[in-house]
Amino acid sequence: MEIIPTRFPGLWVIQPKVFQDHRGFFVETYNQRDFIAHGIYCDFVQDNHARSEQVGVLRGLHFQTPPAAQAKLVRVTRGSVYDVVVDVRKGSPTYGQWYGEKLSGKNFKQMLIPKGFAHGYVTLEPMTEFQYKVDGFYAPEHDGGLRWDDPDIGIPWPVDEPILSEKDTRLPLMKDFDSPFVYTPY
Ligand SMILES: Cc1cn([C@H]2C[C@H](O)[C@@H](COP(=O)(O)OP(=O)(O)O[C@H]3O[C@@H](C)C(=O)[C@@H](O)[C@H]3O)O2)c(=O)[nH]c1=O
Repeated sequence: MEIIPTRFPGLWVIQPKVFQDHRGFFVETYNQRDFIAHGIYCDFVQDNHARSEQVGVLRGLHFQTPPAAQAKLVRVTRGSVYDVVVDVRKGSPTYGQWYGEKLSGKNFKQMLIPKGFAHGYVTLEPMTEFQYKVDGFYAPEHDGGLRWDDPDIGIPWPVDEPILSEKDTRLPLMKDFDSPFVYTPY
């Protein structure tokens, strides 16, 4: 698998090697040894799977606050999404900036999102299946997030009127948010 750095410290794009044959394909979706070779240490404790039935379902921008912060290894196993993260680590050279990638069941691409990033995605196809590993347990009392359409972040989502959860319509804007995350250089 290729583990590709981004200009955001701690954020990686993963491109697994896909073995195709007459039966279908085989792919390693996570390999701890390859991660450690790149200095990436994650102790994943929970796997999540979300199906979004319609095009234009937008989930985000989410994080869990310390001490329940989570790193996430995200991928799509069917359909496709535009996946976006926003760096909310105080003192980070890329604080407040966003990064996006198309993830799909066809391109097998993944993102390794470190603690201190808000994360969200919008579906580009019906019946999209989104699967991810996290290195911290679900802790709803530490639920946090930012508004998907915050003008100060300025994410060019490919939909104008997404389908949102009620919770996601009430998230704060970056300007009203005092981040509890602090950047520690890698
Ligand atoms: C995230 C999560 C939710 N749930 C439950 C709570 C709720 O009743 C139901 C749906 O939860 P949500 O509306 O928060 O699901 P969703 O909007 O899909 O939340 C997810 O969005 C993406 C963008 C992320 O980055 C994830 O970390 C997570 O925040 O599932 C768990 O039991 N465990 C979990 O780990």
